[in-house]
Amino acid sequence: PLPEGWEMRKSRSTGMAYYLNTYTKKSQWERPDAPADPGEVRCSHILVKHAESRRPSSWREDNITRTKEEALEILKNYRKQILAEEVTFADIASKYSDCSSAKRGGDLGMFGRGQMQKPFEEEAYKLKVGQLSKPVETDSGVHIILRTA
Ligand SMILES: N=C(N)NCCC[C@H](NC(=O)[C@@H]1CCC/C1=C/[C@H](COP(=O)(O)O)NC=O)C(N)=O
Repeated sequence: PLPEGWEMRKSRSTGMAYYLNTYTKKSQWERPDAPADPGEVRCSHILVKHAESRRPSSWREDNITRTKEEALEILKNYRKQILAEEVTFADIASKYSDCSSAKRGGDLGMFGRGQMQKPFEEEAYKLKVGQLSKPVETDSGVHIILRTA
């Protein structure tokens, strides 16, 4: 079966099967099943920082004072809206993520093991392509991660 969030579609012009990621609204020709052990993965994330973040400041807010609990509530609400397809992941990331990757819809590009903080890396490598994580805590704050490749 296809990973959560993916649907198979038929191309009207060529009749070829392609795959639509219902979260990102992006489509691709290749099946999204992840290879057994990917060397590198590509993820987008939404980061909500809080007073205990290692750098409680971002492009959005010079001095971030919300509590970790408040950050978690905000993030859970974003996740709900994305899963309900009320908004796209990139919409929320570009407007609200406290990471500079907000400018790229949350995209962090490809990365291998050893680059990101451990809790983030562990969760990212568990995700199948197209899957959306539950909230993950790092020293940066709280994140939801979307694996895109
Ligand atoms: N390789 C790529 N694309 N960039 C290098 C990333 C370096 C890495 N960063 C992180 O682990 C945090 C958590 C996951 C994403 C991330 C983004 C942080 C979050 O914001 P900050 O706490 O830094 O203010 N902003 C940028 O780095 C690290 N080892 O510190």
